[in-house]
Amino acid sequence: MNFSKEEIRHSMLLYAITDRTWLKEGETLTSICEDVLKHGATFLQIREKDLEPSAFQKEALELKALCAKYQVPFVVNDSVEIALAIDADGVHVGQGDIQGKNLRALIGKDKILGISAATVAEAVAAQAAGADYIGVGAVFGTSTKKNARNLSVEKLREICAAVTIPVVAIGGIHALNLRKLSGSQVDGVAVISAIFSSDNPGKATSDLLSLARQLVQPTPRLMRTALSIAGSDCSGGAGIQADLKTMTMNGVYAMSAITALTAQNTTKVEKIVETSPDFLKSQLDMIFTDIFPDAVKIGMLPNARLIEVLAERLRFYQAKHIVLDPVMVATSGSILMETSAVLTLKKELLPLAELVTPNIPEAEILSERKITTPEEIEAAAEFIGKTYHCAVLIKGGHSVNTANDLLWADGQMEWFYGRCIPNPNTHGTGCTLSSAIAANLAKGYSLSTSVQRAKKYLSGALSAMLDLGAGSGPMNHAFCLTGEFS
Ligand SMILES: Cc1ncc(COP(=O)(O)OP(=O)(O)O)c(N)n1
Ligand SMILES: Cc1ncsc1CCOP(=O)(O)O
Ligand SMILES: [Mg+2]
Repeated sequence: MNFSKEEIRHSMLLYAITDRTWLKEGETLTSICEDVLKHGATFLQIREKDLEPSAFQKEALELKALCAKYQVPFVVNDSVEIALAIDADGVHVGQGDIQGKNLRALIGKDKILGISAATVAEAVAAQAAGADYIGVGAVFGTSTKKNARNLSVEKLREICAAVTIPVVAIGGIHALNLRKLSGSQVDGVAVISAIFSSDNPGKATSDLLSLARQLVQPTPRLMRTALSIAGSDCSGGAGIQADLKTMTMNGVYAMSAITALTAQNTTKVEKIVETSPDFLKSQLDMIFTDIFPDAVKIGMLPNARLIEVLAERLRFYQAKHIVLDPVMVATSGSILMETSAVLTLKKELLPLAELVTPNIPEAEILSERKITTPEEIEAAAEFIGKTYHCAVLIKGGHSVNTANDLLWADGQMEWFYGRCIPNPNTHGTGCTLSSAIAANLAKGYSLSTSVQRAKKYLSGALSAMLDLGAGSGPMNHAFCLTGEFS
């Protein structure tokens, strides 16, 4: 797998390093690592000091497949040969391993290169040598690595300030001392014994992950912002409410401009009160003249007057990263947009969008054709993209295919294959996906990566199997929050 620089930085958050010496009778490294990845580890390194090369390589191959399943980067410690032989995502090496070698040239530009550093000079040299990140430690006393060099949290802070590549702290880090790293500006923590020596590696992982999240908070200056322009769903599963939850969980500051109030629940939409065009304009003016959004998600737009005002304001403010979810019909079958408004939507809004995210019925309306096969999905996406000069994500989940989505952007097609999650509670999935894409665009990810990350978030929210209401219920947007604060 290829990871962008931004993804590598985020993947530092909870970096797990294997240690087979803690395995108990009957346990395998692969099964423990699966538990660790399931509970949210964001990076995995295989570290084998005593295994002979063929067993090391075999184990590495298994862990590589596991990491691919969880879309988590996987690197091999020390052995460039094994990393290349199994086509791992990269390699992690220490100061002793890099002397006189051009590792970047050896592994190629696409592989992740991690280098250990314990001084500012080593860190700066590692960055110059093409490292994608540095591992800095030991920040606390550790019995896992004999003769580890110790450094203070103050030295760690100096190293973080001296380089622009991500920094992960390592050495003796566990749940009770992790907070001592606050203020150091690290991008994450790397741990061995705090996870692998635990009686419950999965729980240790989720506990460390929530502590790491508190440690590695984006500074206010770096907080990106996103705006949802959509209808209110009083039952909280779709519309503005789903969008705000999604954007917040995807790490951006969320704002809203409401186009309609709906009285609805999981079974039906009972009443709709449309916002006046003038009031929509005021909301947009208040937002754009104060906290300019880094991305905009557009959902329910009940009539042509609202679409015209919105298009005019978006042009006026030169809004960036516009993701348009062309909401026409609710999951329950209720009409959410006047038929006459579809023409205005096509003429005024589609050309402003960076991405439009129709489901199959909506794609049929936008492409003026029936869609019954994957080839017809591709043809419809190409038609919409070329006609309206925007990228198109046609979502599966309907009869034509399952959880597979097609992205058409700049003439290129990319299929995203999703796991089918047997959860009948799908209220708000479209709102959630488009908001997650907008949030990730706001954070600077590419369109393709934003779609991939948004699909991963949606899968997590669906997999939490929340079951509320008598109809098609909402998802658990906060599936990755423990609700524990200290
Ligand atoms: C993320 C990370 N940081 C540092 C190290 C230590 O690497 P090294 O100094 O080569 O020591 P060994 O792990 O090989 O004993 C690491 N492995 N990972
Ligand atoms: C590999 C390594 N490099 C510096 S300290 C260390 C050991 C980290 O292990 P633990 O998390 O168990 O202290
Ligand atoms: Mg090493």
